[in-house]
Amino acid sequence: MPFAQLNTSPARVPSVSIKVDSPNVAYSESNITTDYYYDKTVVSVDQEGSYTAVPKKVHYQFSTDTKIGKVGLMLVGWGGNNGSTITGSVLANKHGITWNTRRGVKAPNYFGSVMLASTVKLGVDENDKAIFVPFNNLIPMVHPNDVVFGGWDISSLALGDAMTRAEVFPYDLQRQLFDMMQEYKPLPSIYYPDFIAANQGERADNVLAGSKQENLDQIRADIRNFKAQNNLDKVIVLWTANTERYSDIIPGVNDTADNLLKAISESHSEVSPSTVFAVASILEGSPFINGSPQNTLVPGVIDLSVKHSCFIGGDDFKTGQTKIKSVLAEFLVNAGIKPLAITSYNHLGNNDGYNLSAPAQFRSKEISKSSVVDDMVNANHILYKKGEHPDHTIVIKYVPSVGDSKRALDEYVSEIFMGGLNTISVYNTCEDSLLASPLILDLFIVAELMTRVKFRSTNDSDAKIEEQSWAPFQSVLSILSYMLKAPVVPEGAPVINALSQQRAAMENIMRAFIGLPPNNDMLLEHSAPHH
Ligand SMILES: NC(=O)c1ccc[n+]([C@@H]2O[C@H](COP(=O)([O-])OP(=O)(O)OC[C@H]3O[C@@H](n4cnc5c(N)ncnc54)[C@H](O)[C@@H]3O)[C@@H](O)[C@H]2O)c1
Ligand SMILES: O=P([O-])([O-])O[C@@H]1[C@@H](O)[C@H](O)[C@@H](O)[C@H](O)[C@@H]1O
Repeated sequence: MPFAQLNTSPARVPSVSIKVDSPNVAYSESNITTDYYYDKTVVSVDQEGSYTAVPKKVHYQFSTDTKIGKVGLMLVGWGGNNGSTITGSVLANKHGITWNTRRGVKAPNYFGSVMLASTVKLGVDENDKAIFVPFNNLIPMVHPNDVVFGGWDISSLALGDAMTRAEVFPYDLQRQLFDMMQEYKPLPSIYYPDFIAANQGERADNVLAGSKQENLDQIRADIRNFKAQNNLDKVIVLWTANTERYSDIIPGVNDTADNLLKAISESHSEVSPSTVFAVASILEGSPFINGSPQNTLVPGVIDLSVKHSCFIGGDDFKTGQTKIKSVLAEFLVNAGIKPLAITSYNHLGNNDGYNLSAPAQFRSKEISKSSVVDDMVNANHILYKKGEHPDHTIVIKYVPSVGDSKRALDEYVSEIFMGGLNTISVYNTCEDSLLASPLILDLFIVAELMTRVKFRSTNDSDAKIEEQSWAPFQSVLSILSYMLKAPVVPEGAPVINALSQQRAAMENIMRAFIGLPPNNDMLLEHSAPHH
């Protein structure tokens, strides 16, 4: 029986060119500059508890450099399941590598990436029919096929061997990728045993010696060398290494940038490898993103990122069980249904699960997985009294024989109309690394875009915006929230976990960069009579 003809999806989805025809949008050889009027509603409450809502417009100007340049992505934990999987996936896409399976010939794609495999409604045609375009066509964004990969791992395995160890890809794909992947060798990394499970010690044969200051200096040199050797215009560093235990926040140690730098110079025991990587990245002007749940971004890191105007983002890729939760909880609460108990259990058999089998590392994950319903619950004071929240239980077990194929079971018990109860059970099997890897791309793509955007604004209708100075976005990139379980946001900003709101924020901010109003779902052109 001949193999089924290849159902190739192109390794690179054809892109469309978008030009906004508006007096508020100016295109130059290298920039898109827009005048944007941001609508907000300011609400006040009087003594009698009456609300007054006042619509306001805030004038912004955005300027986006459309020249992307040559970009590098350095992964911490490069030899892990996610690191080896994303590297192999990009090589397969870039080289159009197909592979045979028992279900026919498969072609590479970027499914699971919002930027690369989802669309946005650009607008409507003359008949009011919606027009959808690829998300990453809204504004120039780096494409993973053009990215230079590098990184570090405490394990010395080259990426071909790491791919074999990960057991994520089917054999026929591994076979074709192996030699290319074997060319990639992770740089030696920082290993402080106290921060990850003791069971990870058996793979730690590629570690830096020396003091924490010497480690910091070495990682900084690695970033500089990688940038120079590959003739890069910018480098982004992303942590996809093991989950660490939480660091204690200690005044005088990691509460400010200066104290943190001093603590590193003194090799303070409470400074984690991931925090050293974050500091090194910031000092080299490279955005740093934390794909794991630990509190890498201690106050000293945030302070340093602000001082250096260098982007940071985190925490913890939002991939399967938690992503579904951020949809279901929003659906239930916004439907006026009251979740009483959310019980999330999963087991998995990869090295992540092995590391998480240790209590301190599990605790980091439990924290990031538990906070995801807080915004929705706190927003509905009809269902929940102040401080009231659903029982929320997280269980993670290590079962080696299932490997990367995580099994997640969730139960949502909710109070419904007239004292009724509703139970929703979800069973979700997923190849953990195939869910997480596309998110690494989205985090990287959006962070890179933000490095090319500056803005200025004026609240006061009399002030001239031209008199305001241009500035980059806040260094803590909350626009990355959609991809993260426990979004770190600028001081004073709300944490949003509801997936639809997170996606709308990303979409509408990028629409603002090209001078388009936010998308809404009013469809007035279909419900209000035409004149
Ligand atoms: N679905 C997912 O896979 C998913 C979802 C959310 C979060 N995460 C998080 O992403 C991270 C990676 O997941 P994974 O499945 O690839 O795990 P993994 O264990 O396969 O890979 C982690 C890699 O990091 C390396 N490492 C550990 N400490 C290091 C250090 N200090 N410097 C450099 N390398 C170091 C390990 O040797 C290993 O190769 C974990 O923290 C995990 O919790 C994964
Ligand atoms: O994203 P999600 O599926 O809710 O959470 C997952 C956990 O359930 C899993 O145990 C862990 O190994 C992964 O790193 C990931 O964090």
